[in-house]
Amino acid sequence: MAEQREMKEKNPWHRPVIICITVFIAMGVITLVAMAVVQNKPLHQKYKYGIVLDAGSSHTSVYIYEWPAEKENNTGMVRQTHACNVKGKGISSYAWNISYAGMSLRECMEEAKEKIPVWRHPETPVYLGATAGMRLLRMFNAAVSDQVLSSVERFLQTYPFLYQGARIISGQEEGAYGWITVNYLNGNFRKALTTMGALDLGGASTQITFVSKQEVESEENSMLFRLYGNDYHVYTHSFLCYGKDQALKLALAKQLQTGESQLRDPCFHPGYIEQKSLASSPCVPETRPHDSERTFTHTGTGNASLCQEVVKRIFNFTHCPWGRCSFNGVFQPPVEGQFGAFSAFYFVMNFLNLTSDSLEQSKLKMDHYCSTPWAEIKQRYPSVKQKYLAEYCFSGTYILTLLENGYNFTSENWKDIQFIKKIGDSDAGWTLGYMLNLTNMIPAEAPDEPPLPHGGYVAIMVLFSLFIFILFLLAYKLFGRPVCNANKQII
Ligand SMILES: Nc1ncnc2c1ncn2[C@@H]1O[C@H](COP(=O)(O)OP(=O)(O)O)[C@@H](O)[C@H]1O
Ligand SMILES: [Ca+2]
Repeated sequence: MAEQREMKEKNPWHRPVIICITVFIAMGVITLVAMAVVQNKPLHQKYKYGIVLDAGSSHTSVYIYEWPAEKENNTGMVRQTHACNVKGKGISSYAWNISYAGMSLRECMEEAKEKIPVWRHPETPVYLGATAGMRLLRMFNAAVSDQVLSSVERFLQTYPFLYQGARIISGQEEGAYGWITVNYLNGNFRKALTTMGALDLGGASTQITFVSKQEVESEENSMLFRLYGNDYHVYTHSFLCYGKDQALKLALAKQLQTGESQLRDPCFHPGYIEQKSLASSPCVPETRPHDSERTFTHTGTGNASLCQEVVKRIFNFTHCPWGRCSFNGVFQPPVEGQFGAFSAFYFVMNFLNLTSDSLEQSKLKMDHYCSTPWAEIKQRYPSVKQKYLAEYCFSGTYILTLLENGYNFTSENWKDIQFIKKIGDSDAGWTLGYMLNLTNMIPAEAPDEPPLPHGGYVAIMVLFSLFIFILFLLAYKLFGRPVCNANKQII
């Protein structure tokens, strides 16, 4: 017994003080590793900002984007933090009131000044891109469209941001940047996944953009992007005058061709009656000389199938100089894959509750909706803007016809169209893609990334430290006592 006690006292592992020291060392290792790892993380995320103004035909929106400063070239980092709708109409409507075009942006730009930290103002880029409304104005009167752009330019330059220009973007760019936006936000580039097509419906133009496995026969519809180490052969087309406001003008002009002053229109609700005039525009050229403002009485008859017949007449389906066409002699390969349909595609289909219906169900619902009396519609939706409300029957029918007869979607692939407004926090639209491109934020080649994300690295380090600590304990249990026993045998 006395020998045993002596042995225990000689073995240092049996001393409580040594056990305590071991435990403290192990805990110290764990704390040190954890602290070193946490300390390595950037102190706090510093954000950078960018502003893009979408000067559309119907109105202007100001978008603010932010991204972590040290992750500028990592794709998937940019997100929309704020959107502001400019009051009033689009900048092209200031053609005869030019000095106010810039001033109209004041409220939203003041908001941007408040939202972005002051110390970031001088390095925050501001871009203004104008779309189909300004394209039409330029066709109508190039000098006036230049003056409108100068007015907004002068105004934007009064702000402390880094002004990067105001220009009319091409239809091709509008389509391509919309496609970049939806695929960037869905993380498709980073993961080298198959991409999603983009369908954008505005007031004055509409865009279709998707990756096609088939050859794109016409050069003007073909674009090549190298993003994140992958090549994308993209088909894109923008139809000027086929946004929903200009398409309505085309449909009215077609029906007014007979020269009557009374128009009985199946695309408007029964009981709808308004005095209107149809001003000539580059989309609706004057059919008769000296007849620039045709006034007429517009009455609704509310019949969706007849409305579809009217809408079909604004497309030319017979002329096609290529292997295959969408309409108006424009080449289009067959649609393939998933599509995101945004902007007015979403507003209209969402209002009509058609975002998750089949093509057939949508047509049936449109029959019912269009034949509902105007008085009942107004009563049912008292808070909806009357201009939109009056036009949803036309707009819904136009969308179904454009997608089915124009782009050749079928009952089978209708489910591949997702009507979307936002992806995460960011609106689907061309603006984000535009900024990503101009700031070179999507690299052509994939940058090298650390093998582990930061969280995984911390977890592994802590687990390893724990593992070492447990090994210490085990070693004590296994080797502490056997040493005594061995000594006993020798004795
Ligand atoms: N809540 C809504 N309901 C229906 N249509 C809407 C709604 N909000 C916006 N719109 C329509 O969306 C379209 C937006 O087009 P816009 O971007 O201004 O033109 P473009 O892209 O052709 O230059 C317009 O036709 C506008 O009337
Ligand atoms: Ca638009």
